[in-house]
Amino acid sequence: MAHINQIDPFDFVIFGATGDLTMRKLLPAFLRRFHAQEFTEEARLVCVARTALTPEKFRQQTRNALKEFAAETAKDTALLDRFLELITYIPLDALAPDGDWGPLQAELNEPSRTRVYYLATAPALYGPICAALSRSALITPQTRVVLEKPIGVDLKSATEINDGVGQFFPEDAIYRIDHYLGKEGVQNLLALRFANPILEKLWSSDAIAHVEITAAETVGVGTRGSYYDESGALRDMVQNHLLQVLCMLAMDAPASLSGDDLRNEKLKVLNALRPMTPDMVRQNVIRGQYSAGRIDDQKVGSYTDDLGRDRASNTETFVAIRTKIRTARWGNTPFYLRTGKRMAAKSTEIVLQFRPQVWSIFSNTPSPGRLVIRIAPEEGLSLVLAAKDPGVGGFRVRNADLSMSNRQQFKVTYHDSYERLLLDAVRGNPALFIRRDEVEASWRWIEPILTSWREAQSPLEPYPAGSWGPASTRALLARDGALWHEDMLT
Ligand SMILES: NC(=O)C1=CN([C@@H]2O[C@H](COP(=O)(O)OP(=O)(O)OC[C@H]3O[C@@H](n4cnc5c(N)ncnc54)[C@H](OP(=O)(O)O)[C@@H]3O)[C@@H](O)[C@H]2O)C=CC1
Ligand SMILES: O=C1O[C@H](COP(=O)(O)O)[C@@H](O)[C@H](O)[C@H]1O
Repeated sequence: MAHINQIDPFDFVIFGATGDLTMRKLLPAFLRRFHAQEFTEEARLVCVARTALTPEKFRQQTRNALKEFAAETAKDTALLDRFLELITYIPLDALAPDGDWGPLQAELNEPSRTRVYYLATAPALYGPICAALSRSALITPQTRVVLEKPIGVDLKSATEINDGVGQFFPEDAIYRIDHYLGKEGVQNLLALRFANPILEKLWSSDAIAHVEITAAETVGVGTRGSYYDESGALRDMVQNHLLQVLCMLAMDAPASLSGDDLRNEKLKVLNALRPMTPDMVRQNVIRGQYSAGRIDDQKVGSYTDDLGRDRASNTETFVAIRTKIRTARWGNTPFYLRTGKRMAAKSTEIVLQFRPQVWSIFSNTPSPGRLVIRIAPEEGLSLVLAAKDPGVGGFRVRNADLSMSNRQQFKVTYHDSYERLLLDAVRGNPALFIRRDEVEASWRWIEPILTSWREAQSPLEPYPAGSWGPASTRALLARDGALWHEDMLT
């Protein structure tokens, strides 16, 4: 069991408290950390949204949400009651010129405490909320602000959001959240690489033929269709989560785990990504959209069906990209990024495919081996090696698998990546949050893809729900003589 340092009393203010994210992720994560005694009854959770609710009514809604989204912890009703006591609710339209910030000022009456504002609203509100906090003298030297994704839809809008918030908060008080960095499996990349010299020695183009980073989901767009249809898979998943995973995987060793050392190294990876020209986009990027199909033997509709409209959409629900990192370590290794909704399986994983032997003394040649780092649905590792095929009367080699499941090995499960990130923001540890220059470097790399798609009117390739994406996705690897992981298994 991990040792937990209890945090000093703090004030955590959530703007957007009646929303989906707060109810489904943030408050459940706080309940679990309260259960783990990471903080005490002296902490305060101040919840803000426009809807006119009494604190009692809001607590009732929260109780219902916790029973649904943190059922295993919420069944301890004494604990749940004590947790709900930490919560208060303030109705406030953060954009209204005549909005009354007095109740929030009255609530936040201990300026020496650590104070965190978590902006779980549409990003257009980030600048105005920070301006209003400043006008209302609610920003103390101990205050931090957490920004949810998306930070913009392109470089210009990201810069505007960053400027808007940056007028009122110094960069070291701005915590841009990317929940993939809160995942144990993603953080484990640091341990795996920098605590195991045996692996770090292999971590380059010398030994690694290609790298796959996959975030496949079986779910469709659900209730978030109006957001998603404006966003698409490239902005929703690649610009942030997949590029962050790529950075953690490909960066050089940081001097320490401090926020800036880590983020300086990640930034170098983003800046070293081969820029995309329109021709390269045509050859190296696939955009798809799911049509009707079957998942787990259930019929599911197309993306248009899920949006509930009759007119077709031009938004991609799948993207696959082949790219290179222009560094001495990685220059000769293609990196394939892939994400999509309504795919064959929920699977977030990284595959490092090792290079083949230059000469073999055996009569048969199994696959050259690979390291698979599983992030979801279960965290774990699997190292595929060659071994003697047991038996007499000949000598053949075949692949064998060394596997580790985190759950079995460590006997502990963290339910959600928000658990770590929320409390890191309170502790003032920015290492797992995104710095402004990283966001902007990501957009700088993504934007030519978006522009090229728009200008060349790149077609959307359909893929049946329940598949691994459009047929051309295989060809992306075949060009390098490679196969996606699932094709190696069949
Ligand atoms: N939901 C998710 O899974 C994820 C969400 N995000 C991001 O988190 C943010 C919130 O998402 P989500 O919870 O889904 O959105 P919702 O639309 O469910 O919630 C938005 C919240 O903002 C509040 N709000 C809107 N306008 C104002 C205002 N003028 N003043 C005060 N409060 C206001 C709404 O409450 P009311 O109407 O009562 O004012 C509501 O509580 C978005 O930026 C989203 O992109 C990121 C990753 C995942
Ligand atoms: O940020 C987002 O992530 C989820 C996928 O997260 P995961 O932790 O389940 O892998 C995705 O469904 C959503 O569209 C996106 O906004």
